Amino acid sequence: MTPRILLINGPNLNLLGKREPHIYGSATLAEVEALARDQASSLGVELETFQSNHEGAIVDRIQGAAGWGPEAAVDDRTERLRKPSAIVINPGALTHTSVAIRDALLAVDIPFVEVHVSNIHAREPFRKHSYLSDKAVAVICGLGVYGYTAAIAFAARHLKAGERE
Ligand SMILES: O=C(O)[C@]1(O)C=C(c2cccc(Sc3ccccc3)c2)[C@@H](O)[C@H](O)C1
Repeated sequence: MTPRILLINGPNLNLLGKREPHIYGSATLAEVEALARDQASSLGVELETFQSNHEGAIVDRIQGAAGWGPEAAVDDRTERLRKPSAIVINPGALTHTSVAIRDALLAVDIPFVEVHVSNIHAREPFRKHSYLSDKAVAVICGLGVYGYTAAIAFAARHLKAGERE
């Protein structure tokens, strides 16, 4: 079955390209998602995207990836769970505050890559801490929107390597 990656973007990332282009670049979220989808497709991987400004909605979507809660990812035609094999997540500001997202990611036990458009370690002190990084398979930050394509490429290779084992 074709590996699936779930790309999650958190609060305010719907504003990508519209504000603070000097920090977050000029690409819109739609352009970023298209870039990521092209990258996934070129590697034979399916990509599902989700963006929310609400912590609980993100937790619900992560739980849904494991077939739990209101957002269970079920295939309409076959009722099979379309569970992602990996998650790529840019939690936005929730990176620095959300134990709930950390707990949800640990609960579903799906490998995840943490992505940040900016280099959070070169910014304000409060952005230097992430509640996710110590549990992430990889953390990519400061590559701009190309961090997403790097994360997809890494996740796809990680999945393919797992298939071969
Ligand atoms: O660099 C990132 O990708 C990051 O995850 C993304 C963030 C982010 C995402 C979207 C918007 C903003 S700030 C903003 C608000 C309105 C308009 C433009 C930018 C920050 C920060 O909160 C994080 O600290 C870092």
